[in-house]
Amino acid sequence: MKSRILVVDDEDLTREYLTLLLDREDHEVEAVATAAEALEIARSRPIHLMITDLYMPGTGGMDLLSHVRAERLPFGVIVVTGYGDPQVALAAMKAGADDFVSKPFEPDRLLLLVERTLKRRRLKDELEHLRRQMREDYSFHNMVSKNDRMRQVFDLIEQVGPLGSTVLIHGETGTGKELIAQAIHAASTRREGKWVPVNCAALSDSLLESELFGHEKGAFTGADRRRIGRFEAADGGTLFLDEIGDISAAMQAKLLRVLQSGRFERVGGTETVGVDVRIVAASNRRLDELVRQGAFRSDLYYRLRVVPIELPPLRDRREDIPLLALHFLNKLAGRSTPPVTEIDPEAMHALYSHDWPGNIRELENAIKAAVALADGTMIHRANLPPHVAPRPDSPSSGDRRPADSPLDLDRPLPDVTEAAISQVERDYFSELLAMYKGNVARCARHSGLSRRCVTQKLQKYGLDRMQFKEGSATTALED
Ligand SMILES: Nc1ncnc2c1ncn2[C@@H]1O[C@H](COP(=O)(O)OP(=O)(O)OP(=O)(O)O)[C@@H](O)[C@H]1O
Repeated sequence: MKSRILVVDDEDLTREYLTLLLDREDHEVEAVATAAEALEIARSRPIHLMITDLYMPGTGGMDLLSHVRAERLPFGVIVVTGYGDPQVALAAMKAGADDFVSKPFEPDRLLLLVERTLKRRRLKDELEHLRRQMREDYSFHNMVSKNDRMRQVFDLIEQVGPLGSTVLIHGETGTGKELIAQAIHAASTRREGKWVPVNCAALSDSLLESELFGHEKGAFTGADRRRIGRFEAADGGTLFLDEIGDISAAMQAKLLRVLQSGRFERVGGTETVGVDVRIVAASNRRLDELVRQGAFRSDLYYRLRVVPIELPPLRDRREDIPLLALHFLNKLAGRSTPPVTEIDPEAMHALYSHDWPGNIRELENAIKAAVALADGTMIHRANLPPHVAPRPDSPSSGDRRPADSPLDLDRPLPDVTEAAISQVERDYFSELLAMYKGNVARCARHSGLSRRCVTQKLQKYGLDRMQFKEGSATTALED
C-alpha cells in the first residue's frame, strides 16, 4: 500500500520539489500552502506522514504540530527548520514531532527520515493494536498477560477466589506475587473486608510475633498499651504473608496452630482470640525444597498449599514483554509532556532480548528510567539502562572481552580515550557512508571535514565506500 504524505509549505518551489521527490519514491503526495488547509485534510482523510515548514504566514508549523498532537491525529510529523536552528528543532521534537530536517536539506537525508518515520508509525499502529488487545483481552485486576500459563493462573483465581481457600504462591522476585494475592482478595467475597500484607522476612522473630498476633499492655518493655496484630486487623478479610519461607521454626509452629484452629493469644496475654481470615502466602524460595532440607515444617506446608500457584519468570513468557512495557508506559503517561507513548523497534528488541533476573519489577524500573530520559514521545535504545541495552562498546555488550573495550580501567587514560574516539569515529563514518551510499563528497560536507581528511579516516578504519555503494539508486548524484 502506498503511503500518503501531506506536504505543508508556503513556498511554491519547495512544495513542487518535495512532491516530485516523494512521488519518485512511490508515495502519494498532497501539498498545501497553509496550516489551515493541512488541518482540514488531516481531519478528513487518512494520511501517514506530514512534512511541514515551521515558518509560514498565518498559523506556523509549530501551531499546526500542536493541533495535530492535541487532536491525537495518528500520523508522523517531520518539521523543516531553518539552517542552524537547533533550539527550534528541539522545541518541535518536544512538542511531538517525530523528526526534523534543516533547510537546505539533502534529498537523501530527507528520504531517509521519511522512511524512518513511516516505519515508526507502522510500529505505532501495531502498538496501538496491542494496546486495544490489552484493554479488551489481556487485562486482569491491574495485571496484563497473554501467556498461557498466566492466563491459567487468572482462570484459577476466578475459580478459587470466592472459595476462601488458603493459597500458596511461588515465583521469583518481581514476578507479581503480591499483585496475584491482591487479585485473589478482589475476586473473593471478602473484598469489602481488609487486605493486610505482612513481609515476614523484614522482621525479627519477636517483632513478627507481636506484629501478627498483637500484644497486651506490659507484654514487653515499651508495650504501654494493648495493640491488636495483623490477624485481628484482617478479620473478615485477607492476610498476605509474603516471604513465608523465611520464618523461623518457632514461628512456623505458631502459624500452624492459627491455621488449624483460627485461634491464638496476643503476646503476653492469656485470652484466646478467634478470627476469620483468609491466608494467602508467597515465597520466592521453593517451600518443597525447604521441606526436603528439613528447614520448613511439612504439615504447615500442606496447610498453606491448598491451592498452589506457580508464577513463571518473565524470561519464560517473553511474549508479555511488549505488553507489559506498554502497560507501564500507560501508567506513566501523565509524568511527561508530551507523554512518552512509543518504543522504537531497536529498544523493543533490547527489551525482548534481556533476561530480566528481576522480572517484571526490573522491567517496570527500566521503563521508568527510559521515560525520564526520553526526548520526545518515543523511547529509544539509548534511553534504556545499559545493563538492559548494552552500548555497542560497553564491557557488558556481546562477548567482547573487557580488556578490548575503551573503558578498560587497566590502561592509561590517553589510550582509553583514543580507543573511545576511534570507536565513535568508525561508527560515525560507517553511518554516514550508509546514509550517503558511499558518496565521499557528501560525507565530507555533512561532517564538516575536507574530502581528503574523510578519505584518510575511511582508510584508517578500514571502511570501504564501495561496499556502501552497492544497490545505490542515486547514481546520477555520485561524485
Ligand atoms: N502481570 C502484571 N501486569 C502488570 N504489572 C505487573 C504484573 N506483575 C507484576 N507487576 C508489577 O511488577 C511489580 C512487582 O510485582 P510484585 O510486587 O507483585 O512482585 P513480587 O513477586 O511480589 O515481588 P517480591 O518477590 O520482590 O516481593 C509491581 O510494581 C507490580 O505492579
